[in-house]
Amino acid sequence: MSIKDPQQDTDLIYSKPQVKVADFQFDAQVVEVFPDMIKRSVPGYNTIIDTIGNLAGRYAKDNTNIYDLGCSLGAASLAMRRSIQAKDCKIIAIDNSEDMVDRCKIHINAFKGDTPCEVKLGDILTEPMENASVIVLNFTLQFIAPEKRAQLIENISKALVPGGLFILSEKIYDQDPVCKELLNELHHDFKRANGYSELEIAQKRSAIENVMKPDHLSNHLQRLQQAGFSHATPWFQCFNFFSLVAIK
Ligand SMILES: Nc1ncnc2c1ncn2[C@@H]1O[C@H](C[S@+](CC[C@H]([NH3+])C(=O)[O-])CC(=O)[O-])[C@@H](O)[C@H]1O
Ligand SMILES: O=C(O)C(=O)Cc1ccccc1
Repeated sequence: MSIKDPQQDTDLIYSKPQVKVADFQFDAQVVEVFPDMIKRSVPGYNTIIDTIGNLAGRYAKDNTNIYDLGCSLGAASLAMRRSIQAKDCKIIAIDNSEDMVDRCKIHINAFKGDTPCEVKLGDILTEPMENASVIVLNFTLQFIAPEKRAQLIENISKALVPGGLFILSEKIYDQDPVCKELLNELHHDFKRANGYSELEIAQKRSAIENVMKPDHLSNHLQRLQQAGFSHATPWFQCFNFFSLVAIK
């Protein structure tokens, strides 16, 4: 007999009507349901996590650091730790939500791995980064103030060793309003198919509109070029969610 409440880990945060929907925060309530929320909200999330693991296995170099910026519960760090064969690497997973970091430490410590992983409470805009062969920004840049994004990408570029890899995943907007609307509709259909109601979709949208500001794909590519990346290519897109790799 199972003693686990099957609803316990299900994202029901926006299932009841709220008089005023507060801005979205990565707090204790979100931590409880985060794996369910992200899987049901972000198309391709599991594929992206698996591919981050694969890429880290290919690009991690001996005696370097691997950064997971805005690590949430550590899914990308765990995938990377499973596949890294390089010697004397260290994974540094950073998040500025105390609730996320506390739970992330539990997740990371629940599995064994040869590569050490430090989980740090910190702001990725000010945490120092150096000697990195892989840096991951998996759906985090969209929560950073737009005017601070270029500096962060430049810091990432500077922290990478030559040939180092940057993985950036984001929600994006299409520049063509008709295409933007279509991708948005397809994303909402994805959420409906995953059991979210119209109310949940609408309330979540108002909760994130002030805190999550996606860019156009061209903004991302331009920033990377400006920051000195020699190569960059999107490797994944499903509706308005995409992931790219850039090589220093
Ligand atoms: N300035 C900041 N400094 C540090 N962390 C920050 C900052 N701003 C936001 N965060 C953190 O960035 C994370 C974004 S979630 C990333 C998913 C994860 N990467 C995953 O692969 O599962 C994306 C999503 O939920 O859509 C949250 O945990 C924030 O606390
Ligand atoms: O839920 C959404 O509509 C999103 O766009 C993605 C998302 C996923 C998890 C937290 C915040 C936003």
